[in-house]
Amino acid sequence: MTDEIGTLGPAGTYSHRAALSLGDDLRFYDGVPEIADAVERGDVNSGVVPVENSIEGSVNATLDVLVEYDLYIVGEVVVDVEHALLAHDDGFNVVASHPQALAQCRGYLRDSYPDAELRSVSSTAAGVEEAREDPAVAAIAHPSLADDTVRVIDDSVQDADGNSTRFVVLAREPADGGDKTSIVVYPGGDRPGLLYDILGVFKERGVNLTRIESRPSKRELGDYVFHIDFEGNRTSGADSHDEGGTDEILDALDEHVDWVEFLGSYDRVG
Ligand SMILES: O=C(O)C(=O)Cc1ccccc1
Repeated sequence: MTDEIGTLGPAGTYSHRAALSLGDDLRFYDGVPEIADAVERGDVNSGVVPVENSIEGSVNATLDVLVEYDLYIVGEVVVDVEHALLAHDDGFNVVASHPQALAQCRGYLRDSYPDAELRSVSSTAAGVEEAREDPAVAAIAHPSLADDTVRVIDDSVQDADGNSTRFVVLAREPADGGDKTSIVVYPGGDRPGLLYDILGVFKERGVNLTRIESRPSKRELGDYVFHIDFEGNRTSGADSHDEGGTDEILDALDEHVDWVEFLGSYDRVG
């Protein structure tokens, strides 16, 4: 069985930097669904994908993969993200990067390069490859990608200090446990007090939520799934069905919603 870790390529992406805290046997893919496919097929043992950023919020492609694939979160990695603007020189009129990176630098780009065309590409490092080939293109990426061809035109160009991204590690089987649990709930309709009932399950047990995010269910407008992260795991309490254990929380949520999907209990790695 392979020990390889799949992540977003080419070499030098922030996802690559996150994956290096797990190992250095890496395989690169062009996008989050491609990484999930590779994990599901068994081409790689695990996959590292970005899930949320402190400036720009959720990475929707990852939230969707968490619902659509039969995979588990087995770890998380938080990486500081400090972007540089890289180009041959200042004679560029296009800025290419991953859409999350362009969004994290939106204010800077509007103020400093209002006429530049913004081009979304599959990753920050893919943007640097374009910038290397074409002097009309600049990239937003980690400054370590500068070389003899593209230099750092400007550094720390993100719109807020303390920019960081949380990555999750995906695998075919759940981890043994960990301090945080992620689930997805699908209410299957709306009614007064629905969210109150869902949140009440956590409040009644004194369980701290660390995140709640809605995504369209893709069934119809106004129909949502909720991604919920909370402190605790399957073995909180003396056994998993003790008050506050994850299984007991999932059972209690089941009373209020159409379905609940357990995504994993895991620790921070790296
Ligand atoms: O394109 C990359 O380098 C990625 O890994 C995705 C990303 C983009 C911007 C911030 C964090 C992760």
